[in-house]
Amino acid sequence: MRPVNDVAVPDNLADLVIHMSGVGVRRGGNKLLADLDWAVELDERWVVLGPNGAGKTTLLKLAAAELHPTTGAVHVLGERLGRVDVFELRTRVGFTSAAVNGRIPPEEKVRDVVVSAGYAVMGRWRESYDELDTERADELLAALGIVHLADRSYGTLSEGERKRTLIARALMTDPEMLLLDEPAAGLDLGGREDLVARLSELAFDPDAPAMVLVTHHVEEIPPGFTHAMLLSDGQVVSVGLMDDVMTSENLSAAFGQELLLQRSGDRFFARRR
Ligand SMILES: Nc1ncnc2c1ncn2[C@@H]1O[C@H](COP(=O)(O)OP(=O)(O)OP(=O)(O)O)[C@@H](O)[C@H]1O
Repeated sequence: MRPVNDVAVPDNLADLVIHMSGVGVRRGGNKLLADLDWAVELDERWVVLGPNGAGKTTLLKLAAAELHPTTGAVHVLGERLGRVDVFELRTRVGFTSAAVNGRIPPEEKVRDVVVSAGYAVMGRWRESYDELDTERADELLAALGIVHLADRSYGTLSEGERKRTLIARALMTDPEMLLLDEPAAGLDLGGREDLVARLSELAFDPDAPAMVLVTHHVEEIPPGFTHAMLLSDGQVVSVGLMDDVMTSENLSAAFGQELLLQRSGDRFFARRR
């Protein structure tokens, strides 16, 4: 097997939460991803950054076992896609996206949105939940700063509150990997800053699962994230440790224009030169 991220691949793929080798995805004559290599370890927190249409969501869907590659091999949590029951595998992955948001009934209570994740995973539905489950849901809602909304219906929440509810839901099943597709999209400045701070706390928590966050904006990279992949037009522009990848040169190459990347403390900012 060939090396990925310049790191020799361990013999035991179970040590890696994601491993992709020579991966390509084609749809209707379009190359959504081409010849992509990637390895994510248990304790890593990754940002996948790139312009619209770069292939970020496609990459995340592979990692969520929601899509199969056209070429190459994808291992998720040590299991090879195509040779594993994806329904079983998906129960081990926490995933938030606009699509998940669209599947939540607006009248559902916030606490139930979180608790029901566990029941959906176990393939059963109950009108009332175990006390332990509701305690756990409230703990997660508290960690995300929205436990006061537990009895509200989901449809009445602001965009930022919904995003945080979905992150709590994704964490409810104690996933081995957390995938976040543009969690800050549509948030105002305060909402974004609050979400970045919460994700940063999660990133620094040694008990938190491996994380992959997809975004268009360097300002949304939470402190504590360790690695980055820059994607453009279905191809990797740069991949590896955050500090090596996040340069003006790499960012300019990914977005196809001259950009200046700046740091202020532990945050990134970018603008056109
Ligand atoms: N089923 C499909 N058939 C053909 N083309 C597709 C299909 N699904 C996605 N694409 C195209 O593949 C490219 C990558 O899509 P993807 O959603 O992965 O990009 P993205 O980086 O997440 O974009 P955005 O930032 O705009 O959400 C886009 O140009 C998209 O139009």
